[in-house]
Amino acid sequence: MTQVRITPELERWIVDQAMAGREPDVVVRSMRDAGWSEADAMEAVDRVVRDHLDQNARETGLPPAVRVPAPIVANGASVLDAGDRKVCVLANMLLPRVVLFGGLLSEQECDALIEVARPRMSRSTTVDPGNGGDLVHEARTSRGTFFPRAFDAMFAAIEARIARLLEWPADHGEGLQILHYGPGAEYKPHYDYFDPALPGSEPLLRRGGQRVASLVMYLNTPECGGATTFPDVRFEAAAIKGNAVFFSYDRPHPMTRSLHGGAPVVAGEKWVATKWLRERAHL
Ligand SMILES: O=C(O)CCC(=O)C(=O)O
Ligand SMILES: [Fe+2]
Repeated sequence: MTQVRITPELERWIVDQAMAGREPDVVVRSMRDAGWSEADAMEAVDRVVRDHLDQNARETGLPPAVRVPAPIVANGASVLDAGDRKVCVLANMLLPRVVLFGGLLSEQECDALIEVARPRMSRSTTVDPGNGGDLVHEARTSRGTFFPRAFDAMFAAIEARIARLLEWPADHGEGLQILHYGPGAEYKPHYDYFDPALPGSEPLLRRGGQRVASLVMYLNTPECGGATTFPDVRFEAAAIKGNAVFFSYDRPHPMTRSLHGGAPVVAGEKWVATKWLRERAHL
């Protein structure tokens, strides 16, 4: 793609417009009125605003923002075509970026995932900050197991559905992790991204880059408790069989407000399947 030429004056003007809170499409319209083609104007606005934010991030010591899955559509369709299944959008939030999906998995898929996972469960671990290995930690009292991508035809179909729904390639993600929480078990609030400052993150980042989003799919409905909580905004997603909570984080930083946890199961049990999305192919 040839890059459009942007003069320093135009760059300043675009930044000023953005700082004044003008929506990008309004800025693009002004540029079109001044003789720009729509495509060139969009590219120019996108590039200038992105460069400006990156520059700001560097100056303040923030890691730069990256592209994340799931397009942001305000007041869009409530039912999305995910290929082999229609999925509902139940709630949509911008900061933190959270989308609650209804009916992502069928009842049969939920039951089958639990049965495949059941004989493979072991105590869940967290990432060892020193070397990136696994660590048993009191913050995480669930049991779990990891599956490779496309473990069987059902996994492959679910992964293809997620790729279509989130508009993110299926190989830009880890295999599914299935977790089981008994009564009282929880996963204390944490971030899913790898802390770039920790030496243990390096080997994990080399394979597929950062985690940029998480999709937690509920495989059963606990009798009481077990919601996924977002303490920064006091929001909780109820665990309902077949539904899922998606959240993204465009940089490994608390400003994404993506702090979240699995609240204690008060009565009954909780099963989830978590899909972590990566920046690049995770091979
Ligand atoms: O169980 C939940 O609700 C959250 C799970 C979670 O945070 C994770 O798997 O990283
Ligand atoms: Fe998490």
